Amino acid sequence: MSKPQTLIIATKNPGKAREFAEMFRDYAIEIKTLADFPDIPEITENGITFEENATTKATAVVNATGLPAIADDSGLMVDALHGDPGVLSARYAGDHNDAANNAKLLANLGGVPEAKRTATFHTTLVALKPNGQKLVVDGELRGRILIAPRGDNGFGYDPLFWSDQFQKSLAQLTDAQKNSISHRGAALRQLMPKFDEWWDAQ
Ligand SMILES: O=P(O)(O)OP(=O)(O)OP(=O)(O)OC[C@H]1O[C@@H](n2cnc3c(O)ncnc32)[C@H](O)[C@@H]1O
Ligand SMILES: [Mg+2]
Repeated sequence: MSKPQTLIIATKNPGKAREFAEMFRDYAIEIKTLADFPDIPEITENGITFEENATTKATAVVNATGLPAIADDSGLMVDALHGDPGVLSARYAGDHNDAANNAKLLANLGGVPEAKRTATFHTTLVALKPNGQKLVVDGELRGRILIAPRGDNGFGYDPLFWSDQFQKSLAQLTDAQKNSISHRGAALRQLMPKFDEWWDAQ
């Protein structure tokens, strides 16, 4: 049996889409995203867990297209903020605006010393086929929140997230470097060994 010809990454976030494309580069799979399906209506992410939201996104896309899809729901959990912004990371400052979200995060961490600025990036991926078969995997990355942004790559909170391993912010890494340590990369590495069996199963 062959791999899927077309797999939809159920995201509107071009930064995520680029990271998925890099991870699937050596696979004989055509990768599409929601940008290729402008008629699919806005998907409401009102779940209280990452898995709920990822399932909502994957289900909406599979139902609309009849094609297999992978959805990513992810977020940043800051220890000093009791896990905020968490599942609400995209809309922390109201609407989906990276600069405003980062400004709010810095303000809420005002006065918190470096050693206490620890945080976790989390991703839950849901892979769903039209026949209902579903895979769920997670990935996480630990790091620290900087006191000012550094770097121009990536998206979201990347300029504020310090990697001890690279001694750089995630926004100072290439896509390949970020994927090698990131929550999304870790989740994809969990997914890949199960991927062929998931596709081939009837
Ligand atoms: O729902 P889709 O369309 O996939 O795109 P999104 O940007 O809305 O994504 P989420 O709903 O999963 O929200 C997660 C938010 O968490 C942040 N985030 C997630 N992964 C990140 C990463 O790798 N680097 C920086 N910020 C990230 C970023 O602000 C995202 O907007
Ligand atoms: Mg979203």
